[in-house]
Parts: sequence; structure tokens; C-alpha cells
Amino acid sequence: MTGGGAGRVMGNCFVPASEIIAVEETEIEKQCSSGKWQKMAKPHAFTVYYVKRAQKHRWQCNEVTFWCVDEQLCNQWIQALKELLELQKSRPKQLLVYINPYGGKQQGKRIYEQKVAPLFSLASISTDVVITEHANHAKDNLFEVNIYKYDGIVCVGGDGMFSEVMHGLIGRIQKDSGIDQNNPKAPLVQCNIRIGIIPAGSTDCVCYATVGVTDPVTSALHIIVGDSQPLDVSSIHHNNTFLKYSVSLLGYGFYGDILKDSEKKRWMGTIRYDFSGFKTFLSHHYYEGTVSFLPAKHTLGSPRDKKRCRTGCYICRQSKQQPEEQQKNYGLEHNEDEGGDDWKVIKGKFLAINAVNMSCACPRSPKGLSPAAHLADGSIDLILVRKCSRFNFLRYLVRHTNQDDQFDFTFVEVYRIKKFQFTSKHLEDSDSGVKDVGKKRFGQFCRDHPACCCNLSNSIWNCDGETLDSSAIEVR
Ligand SMILES: Nc1ncnc2c1ncn2[C@@H]1O[C@H](COP(=O)(O)OP(=O)(O)OP(=O)(O)O)[C@@H](O)[C@H]1O
Ligand SMILES: CCCCCCCCCCCCC/C=C/[C@@H](O)[C@H](CO)NC(C)=O
Ligand SMILES: [Ca+2]
Repeated sequence: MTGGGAGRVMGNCFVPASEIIAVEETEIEKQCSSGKWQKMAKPHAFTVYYVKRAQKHRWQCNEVTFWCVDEQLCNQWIQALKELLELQKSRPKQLLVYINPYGGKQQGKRIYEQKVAPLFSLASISTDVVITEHANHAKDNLFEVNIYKYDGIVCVGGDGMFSEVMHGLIGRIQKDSGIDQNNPKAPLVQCNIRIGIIPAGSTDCVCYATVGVTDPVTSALHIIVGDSQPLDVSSIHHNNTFLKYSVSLLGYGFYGDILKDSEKKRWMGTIRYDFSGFKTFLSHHYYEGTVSFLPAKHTLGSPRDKKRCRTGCYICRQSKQQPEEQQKNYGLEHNEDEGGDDWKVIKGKFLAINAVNMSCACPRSPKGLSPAAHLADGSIDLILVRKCSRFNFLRYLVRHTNQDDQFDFTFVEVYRIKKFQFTSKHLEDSDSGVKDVGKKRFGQFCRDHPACCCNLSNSIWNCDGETLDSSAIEVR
């Protein structure tokens, strides 16, 4: 058999079976309209579609067509290659797709229809597609449909949409298993249904930090070949009430304020974050409170490491064993309980409190907020940015975007942790008596005057791009 790619007559082409997308018999008239192949008597052909690795983690769908005069030989090749594809057991056959038509630049539907659906169809993946009509549509729907007939759920949108689908899926699995999400110590049942992300949001940090690029075709191809990457998920509670899960950024102060302001400016599209970011930077609010945390002992890595987490990462593999053992013994170890000896307590004035489960790399910040954070090591990197001058805070922010060490500042601390709690001073004070009523009023006054740097108002949490309004949280 002889092969030639689109635009090429012949050549060598090595493709691992795991990266073949599809094999199809080819209409020969279309392919051999020029050159010497026209002269062949009754040629037969098939086309192999495969993953081509392009620059910067991008994947493309390439094709190579093979011709031969022997029809039987041609069919044998097609048959053998199709059998090879059948052996790729991790590949999805049936997917449930949720499209947020309003995420990012409002291109989700077009991106899916033009770039993704043709690839799924080529790979013989059948899909049920839901175009969401309102926020929480996907989440609610995941509690109703028979999720077990699907090999995966695909969300077309940004971080907020991923978060919604993740909440629906984890919540559904716990409900079906009789687990109460409000109990912070309940060992959650692991979810084996994968979520694929087709990036169509504004930040797309979960996609960028896992795939390395925000490109719908690359993500579709990863889904088709059945790739998977486990992710750490944090649960957030307050007073035995479940609030939310987080996979990327849980940020109070700077990132909470940006989100709060930017949600009012959705009409601006993706630049709302730049506008609100600048405004929040100028307002230079700091917040007082107490952070207590349990340092991570089970992981080999540190937030100041130079090595980045990748699929198959050694540190994630090593760390995986221990949390599983610990989950079985939950609550038995004294120091693990809130207030045990190993807990560290920091009171202070903070411009930002960022708890990241992964690097949070995104096109705006290609290294992310914690470049050496691990995707699945069972730990969070807790970054505390203490009150400092505007100039110093700007220096810190600029390091989100360049190669310099973001943690090499006297006002920035970073800890690799397993659990943490935060209580705002505002709440601590209001719990303690009547004298604080005036302060609360003053806090309200200051929220209405963003130029004021007073420390009495509360921020909100930016939980994977969704707002979470709670002045006291427990995260594990
Ligand atoms: N049909 C809809 N109408 C309005 N809101 C929706 C709809 N479908 C989903 N949503 C909500 O829109 C929110 C934001 O969506 P998404 O994350 O896709 O875009 P984004 O906020 O622009 O991107 P990013 O989160 O990456 O910054 C999500 O929280 C989701 O719950
Ligand atoms: C003057 C220089 C300013 C540089 C500012 C860099 C900003 C980097 C932004 C990094 C955000 C990474 C965390 C991701 C958060 C997402 O969950 C969230 C929703 O998509 N996005 C934002 C912006 O809050
Ligand atoms: Ca982690």
C-alpha cells in the first residue's frame, strides 16, 4: 500500500494506534484527480485520520490516504485498523454535551457546531446535546438524566460552566450513594465519569492548566482519544453546611473583588476582567481576618519547586496513596481535627488570600498563580498577600505574567496545605458584641466608596469564577 497526506503525493507517516481518530474507506475519484494515480487500474483507498502534534501543546486532525489496486488487501487493512481502534477501551462512545451559549464571547454554540461536532462524528461518537437556557440548567439536568449511560460529560464554556457541571456530577453521585454533602467529614464517593472541557469562556483556566492551551480542536481530540487527568477538588463548608466545591482558584480579597465587580459587567465580554482588575487594583482594599491551616505532609513537592506538574506526574502518583488511606481513617488522627497541634494560625491584614488546587495557568497568566502546584496531589497552595503598598502589589501582579518568582516578596507567603479555615475580622468582631454595630455600618459605607482603603468591609470569595459570599469558611 502507498500513502500520501493531503497535498502530498507520498511519504512516511508513523502514528501510534492510540492517536488514530478514525479510518474510512475513501471515494477514489475525489482523491486521484491528478498525477500518476489517475493511470492506475481500479485503485482502492482508505484514509486514516490522526492526531498531529503542533506547537505549544496544540493538536490538529491530519489525514493520510493509502491507495492500492487490490480491493481485498485494502479491505483487510481497513478491517485491521478498525479492530485496533476497538481495542482502545478508554475512548468514549456516548457523550452528554452542555453548551453555554452566553459564556466568554458568546461563541460556544458556533465553536461546538463548527469545530467539535464534525470531529466527534468522524470518531463515531454519539452525542446528546443540551444548549443551556439559564444558569444552573446543566447542574439541575445532571440530577435528572440517566448519567450512567454516558462515557463522559462535555461542557462547552468557561471555568464557571465547568464548575456547574462538576457540581452537578459530584452532587448526583453523592445523592445516588446516600452521602450527605453537608457533612464535611463524609468520605465522598469518587466520580468515574469524566468531564471534558471545550474552552469557550473568558479565562478557561481549568482547560489551560490541564491541556496546556485553550483550543477547542485540541480539547476535542483529547476527548476522542480518551485521555484523562485526575483533579483535586476542595470542598467548602460553613457550620456543617455545604457551600461549594473548587478545583482552581478560591480567592478572597483581590480576586473576589474583581469577580464581584466584573459580574455586573458581563455585557463587556471577556475584557470585563481587565476593566474590573484595574478598578480593583486602584481601590487597594485590604481585609483583616484569621487564616488557620494544616500543612500538607503527604506530598513530596513544595510550592517553590522549579518542576511543573504534567500528566503522569511523579509527585501526584506518590501523593495519591496516602490521602486514600487517610480518607478511610477520617477523624481518627487527633492533629487532623480542627485545632490540633499541627494547625498553624495567621492573623493579619491581607490584600489577597488565594487557595489554588492547580497552577491556575491561563492565557492571561501562562505560569499561573502557583506555577508548581499539582493537579492531583491532594493539596492546595495557600498564598497570602499581606497589606503592602500599591507599587509592591503591582510588582506582585506583574510576576503573574513573567518568569520571575511570585513568592519572592516579604509580603507574600505560600504554604502547601491540606485544609484551611478563614474568618474575617468583621465576623469575629460581630460575633463578640454590640460595640461592633457601628463598625458594621462603617463597613457598609466603605463598600459603597471603593476608593477607601479601610479594613472593615468584607470581600467575597471567587470560587472558580463563581461568587461565594461567606465571611467564614472551612476548606478541605
Ligand atoms: N444559558 C445561560 N444563560 C445564562 N447563564 C448561563 C447559561 N448557561 C450557563 N450559565 C452560567 O454562566 C456562567 C459563566 O459561564 P462560563 O464560565 O461559561 O463563561 P465565563 O464566565 O465568560 O468564563 P470564565 O468562567 O472562564 O471566566 C456559569 O456560571 C454558568 O452557570
Ligand atoms: C498589571 C498586571 C496585572 C496582571 C494581572 C494578571 C491576571 C491574571 C489572572 C489570573 C487568573 C487566574 C485564576 C483564574 C480564575 C478563574 O477561575 C476566574 C473565572 O474564570 N477568572 C478570574 C479572572 O477571576
Ligand atoms: Ca493540588
